[in-house]
Amino acid sequence: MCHSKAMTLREPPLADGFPLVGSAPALLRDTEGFLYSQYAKHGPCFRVRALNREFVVLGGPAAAEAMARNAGEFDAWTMWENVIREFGGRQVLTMLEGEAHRRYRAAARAGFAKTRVQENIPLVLSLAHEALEAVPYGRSFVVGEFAQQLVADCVGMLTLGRRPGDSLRDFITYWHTQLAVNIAGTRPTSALTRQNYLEAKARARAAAEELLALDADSLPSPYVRDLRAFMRENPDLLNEEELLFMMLLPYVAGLDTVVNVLTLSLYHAYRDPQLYARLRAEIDPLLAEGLPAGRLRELKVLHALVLEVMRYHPIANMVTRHARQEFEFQGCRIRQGEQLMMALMASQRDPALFRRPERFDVDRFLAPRNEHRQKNALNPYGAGAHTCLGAGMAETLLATLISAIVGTDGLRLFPPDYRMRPFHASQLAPDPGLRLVRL
Ligand code: HEM
Repeated sequence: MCHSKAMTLREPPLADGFPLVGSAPALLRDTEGFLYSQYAKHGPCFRVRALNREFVVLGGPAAAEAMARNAGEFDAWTMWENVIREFGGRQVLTMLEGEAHRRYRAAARAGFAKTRVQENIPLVLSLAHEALEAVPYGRSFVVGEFAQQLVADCVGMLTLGRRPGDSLRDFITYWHTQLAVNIAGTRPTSALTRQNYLEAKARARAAAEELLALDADSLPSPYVRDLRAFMRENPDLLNEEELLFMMLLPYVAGLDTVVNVLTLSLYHAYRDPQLYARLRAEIDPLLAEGLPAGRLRELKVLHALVLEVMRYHPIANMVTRHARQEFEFQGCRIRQGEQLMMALMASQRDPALFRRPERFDVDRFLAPRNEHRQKNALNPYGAGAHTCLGAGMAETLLATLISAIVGTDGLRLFPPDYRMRPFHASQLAPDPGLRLVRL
């Protein structure tokens, strides 16, 4: 940094808070609401103190640009380090940068591709129908649980070539404990020594070992085969332990995220009769033809619904990074060693980008408004080198599953006037009181 520039840089302003506890109460009450308000007040860069934690928020379109430009100023290494060390490995795709990351990512790409869904729509439809048939008529069911089982079956089949079966529960115990301890910091490390955690982790690993014992060429997805080939050529980047973790990665990255978007999309579809009718009008003719992959793009209202769900209820685009060196962001000095929160979602309630942002309104993402076409206004899948590798898969899977479910007659919210409690990304799952019934 040149001397004159160093002189003009300012320190990130401090977000609203109280002495001692800082912004902790506001963050706990409503993380997203707090970030929106501080972004509106301070702009794209501000410092947050919360009890004994301190971090700098880089938010909105400027943060997306910084992520796209990042040449090593910040990375996700420390965010993932404890997770992979506890598992037994050294590193994993999500924490690498530069050339090593590019090569690793290329090896995982085909297993997470959109074409995995496009080529398997009959399979996804049959999994959805199997799940719906298991729902007894007249008895209500929890949408989140239904979605979790269905999405796990789909993600498992599409990426790994296997359904998770009983190991799904073990994976969820393993991963949600890891998230709470090592990523969100909401539980103490002692949670990782508890008997039920250790047993669940051992069973999740055993399921991954079983999968790896199969002949990779016999599996319907290229994921295991491609990663094995990558491991042979790059033992410095991927070893057997890390390969085991990579068998869990599709669920780590693709389960809670898709479950949340699916659950919230169903809630909005069933609570608004006009929206439901518009969805049925475009879904029904395509379902009658078996949902041809080439015609999914005709589901414009459905696509707008998914985008609006991710704008209105940010799911995953609030990610942690660590400053490897000092750098400048929007006139602010970011010091080496600083913990960063890349809050891409911070602009999602900005009235300069989204008209009447407090309203849930799918039409904002349809012609003529097309509010998502503004550069970096909406980045639900992240930005830069680590942008979601499964974004195409997620979109196509969501289109197929929402079509299958909404296109099934007789499903209703239960009770019909149920209003969901606000969803926060830190909750892992939407309101467990959200139920549907099949009449
Ligand atoms: C609506 C659903 C989804 C959302 C909102 C979402 C969101 C994200 C976001 C924000 C990131 C960036 C994280 C960061 O920069 O630290 C990410 C990364 C990633 N996602 Fe997704 N995701 C979704 C579904 C999926 C699915 C279905 C898969 C695969 C089965 C997947 C695989 C990945 C992988 C492998 C990465 C890491 C990429 C890398 O580090 O290079 N995601 N996702």
